[in-house]
Amino acid sequence: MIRVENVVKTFTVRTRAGRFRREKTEVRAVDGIDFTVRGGEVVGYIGPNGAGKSTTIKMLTGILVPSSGRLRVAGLDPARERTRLARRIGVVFGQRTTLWWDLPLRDSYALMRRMYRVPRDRYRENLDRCVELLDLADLLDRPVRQLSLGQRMRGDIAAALLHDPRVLYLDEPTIGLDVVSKARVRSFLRAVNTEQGTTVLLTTHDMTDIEQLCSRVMVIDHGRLVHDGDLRGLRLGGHSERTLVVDLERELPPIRLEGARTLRVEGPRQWLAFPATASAAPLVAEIAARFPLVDLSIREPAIEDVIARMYADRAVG
Ligand SMILES: Nc1ncnc2c1ncn2[C@@H]1O[C@H](COP(=O)(O)OP(=O)(O)OP(=O)(O)O)[C@@H](O)[C@H]1O
Repeated sequence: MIRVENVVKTFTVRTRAGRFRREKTEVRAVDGIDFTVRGGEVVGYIGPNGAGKSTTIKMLTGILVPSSGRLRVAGLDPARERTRLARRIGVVFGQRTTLWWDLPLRDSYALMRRMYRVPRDRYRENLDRCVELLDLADLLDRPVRQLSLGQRMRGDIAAALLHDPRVLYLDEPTIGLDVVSKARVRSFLRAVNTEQGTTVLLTTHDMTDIEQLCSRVMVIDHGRLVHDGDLRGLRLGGHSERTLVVDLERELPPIRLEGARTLRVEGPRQWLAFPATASAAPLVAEIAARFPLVDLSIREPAIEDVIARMYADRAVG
């Protein structure tokens, strides 16, 4: 559904060099990326600020033309066939709205139906479904400017789906939403994906979005893809660690073991970190043999910590 081959996007920026002189410098926002997304996949596209995510999405919608490389989305070349592509994709930018500010939601949707030439029955069906699942019934007659952020976002997501797009790009779809609205948006997106087979590319800084929605995650940094795989792979990669939580019969000095480091001691409980790629079995066996063990559990690294560590490592490297 999406194919990106060795795509580069550079911007020329003018910077001040001395009092009167200006110099041209080149920013490589996207620096040679390759990936393929199959129909029906939900893929997270994450990276630190300025990594090149929005630039990629803009190229995939045809708003920006790549400096070099090849792109195909739903069988089309985005930049050359932008109008045709618009009927096959839906876009939600969490920070901006695609709705008309002064019009009631209902009228924005009617205008979109005409723009995308959606058959009346299909439109009715899609709208009814969105209204039900996104709880929009009481909002349809209110102008967009009167809606809260969460209400507006739900309205925007519905707008992006009325024309049955094959691909949905979501840029921070849950930013600024409360926990209940976030949960509603996520469960709606899951339903759209499973019932309609819509392919989703999701950009977010919210790792819970990624954990709850994405089977695969791509990480971009300084314009290059640095990870493409499942979340488990991301947890295992780099220097991430798992934690062994050990309950002893009584308070003891910190446990010292090869291949683990003690993070914390609190009364009879101790926390030991060990590499996520290593097996816990030998550590557990050694603790059980040498210490008065009462209970033990293993904690996976929080995905936020893995990502934070990954970004930090790359910034230093
Ligand atoms: N129109 C432009 N002109 C010049 N430089 C640009 C332009 N658009 C983006 N850039 C630069 O390209 C790089 C990538 O920007 P991009 O907006 O794609 O990042 P991002 O990953 O979406 O970041 P964020 O998480 O902050 O939204 C940044 O260094 C940015 O300053």
